[in-house]
Amino acid sequence: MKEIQEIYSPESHPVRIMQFGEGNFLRAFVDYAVDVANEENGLDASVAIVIPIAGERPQFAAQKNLYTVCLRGQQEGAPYKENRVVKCVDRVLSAYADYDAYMQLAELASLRFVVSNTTEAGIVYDPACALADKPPKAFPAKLTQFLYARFRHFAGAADKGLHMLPVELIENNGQELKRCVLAYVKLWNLGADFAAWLDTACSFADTLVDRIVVGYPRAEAAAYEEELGYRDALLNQAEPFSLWVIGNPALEKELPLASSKFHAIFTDDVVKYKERKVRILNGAHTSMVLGAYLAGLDYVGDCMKDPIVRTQLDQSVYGEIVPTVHLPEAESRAFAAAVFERFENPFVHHALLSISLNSISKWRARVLPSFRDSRKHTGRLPKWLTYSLAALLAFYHTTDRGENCLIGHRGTETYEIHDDADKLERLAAWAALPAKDYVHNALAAEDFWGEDLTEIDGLEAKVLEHFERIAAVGAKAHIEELGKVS
Ligand SMILES: NC(=O)c1ccc[n+]([C@@H]2O[C@H](COP(=O)([O-])OP(=O)(O)OC[C@H]3O[C@@H](n4cnc5c(N)ncnc54)[C@H](O)[C@@H]3O)[C@@H](O)[C@H]2O)c1
Ligand SMILES: O=P(O)(O)OC[C@@H](O)[C@@H](O)[C@H](O)[C@H](O)CO
Repeated sequence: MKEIQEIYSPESHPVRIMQFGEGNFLRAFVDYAVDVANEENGLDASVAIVIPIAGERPQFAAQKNLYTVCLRGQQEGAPYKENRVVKCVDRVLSAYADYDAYMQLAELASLRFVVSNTTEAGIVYDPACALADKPPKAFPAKLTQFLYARFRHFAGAADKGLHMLPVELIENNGQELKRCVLAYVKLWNLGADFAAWLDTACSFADTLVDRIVVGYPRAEAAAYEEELGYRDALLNQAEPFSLWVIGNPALEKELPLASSKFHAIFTDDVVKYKERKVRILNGAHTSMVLGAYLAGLDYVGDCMKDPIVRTQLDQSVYGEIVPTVHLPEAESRAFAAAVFERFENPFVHHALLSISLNSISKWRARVLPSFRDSRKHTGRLPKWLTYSLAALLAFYHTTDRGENCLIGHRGTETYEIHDDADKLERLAAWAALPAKDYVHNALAAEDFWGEDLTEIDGLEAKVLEHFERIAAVGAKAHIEELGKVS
């Protein structure tokens, strides 16, 4: 069988976008959108990808930076299938191994946009980073160093500023990135002229992204290759649904991304889209998957078909999450129904274990705000969101350490638990204590949740009750019995 690069060739466009992150999501979302916009809207842009972390590098060069995005699912009530060879990636550089070549991108006159997806861990201020580092460790420090090099190279020209479009799923991602960049300007004494250039020639937009991307379809790879007629080690599977909300309407003309295949909205009001999506879609994932995994399920699609877990999902999303979203209830309910349809997509197998990654910060960002608002509105602890915290603690409950992870147990099987190393270390130590101390210590850890959860009236006792019930009867039986309690 032929290789993808023997059949297709990259397109040639000016490099207008630098992208921090080579991961599945950006490649099936941003690069896909750029590729379509080149075709449909005459965008005429290619992307230089920068790998932001040290370590292994996927084999982009061997494939001439070509890869296939396979979209499978329903769209407007009908089955949808698309195989698109993305041809707009011009080069892939490591910020570490190719430092000089990467920094030379700062001198490219055509460059206009910086996209980033460095996970929730990426947008942080680390004062240990220095301007002379090659490169500094933290992403905002890398970006500041890069922008400063550009500012100097073009002598502060107003038309050589860059527009930052971070897609990390944290609140106010653009403003948070700018805050970190300005902190480095101060730390490194980069001067008032540079700070003014960042303010006037550059921009930092808050953005929200939405598309379920599962990456390389390992189990079905052979069938895909058979269908495509070539081999592609970077094959990337995702759903057809797409939404990129960009909080700077002024950029729409220069970045015409909305197309027949990709949904982009430029607006001043990202917040309403973000709250709806993060609370309902991501909140449903995070509050469901850990308990569902312990209940013996492996994929989101399995949860949708399982009447017991499905009852949880229906009751928690419509009863506890939707009423907290600051939109007309009918609108939020319609969004939730659409999300359920996406979860039911039989072609995209979204593994619960992949969603479980970093669940502590996810529960804090994606579930706790709904928990808090639901409690405020109803005056009581929301049944399922409270249970979901116990399910999280049950999923993380182990004293076994693996390589950069903990090892959990599901019956006779084992699974890997990935989260911040220091959080895992403390949880493993607490797991050796009686259940009430494990639960107490975890809830009291302010750095996990941003507050001491033991101070919430009745929460600790209720979480302990769920936790002990999961241990006694199993997650499945407990979810079933909870479904019957009003
Ligand atoms: N997969 C999806 O459906 C989806 C949808 C919307 C948003 N996202 C977001 O995208 C992120 C990545 O998902 P993915 O599916 O591309 O995963 P992936 O494993 O394919 O890629 C991870 C990416 O994050 C970068 N990265 C990891 N740790 C980093 C760090 N400490 N600092 C800087 N960069 C770091 C890697 O270089 C890589 O580009 C997730 O955290 C998620 O918030 C994913
Ligand atoms: O990608 P993560 O690990 O941040 O979260 C897992 C899922 O909730 C997430 O990928 C959603 O599928 C995505 O946010 C949909 O747009």
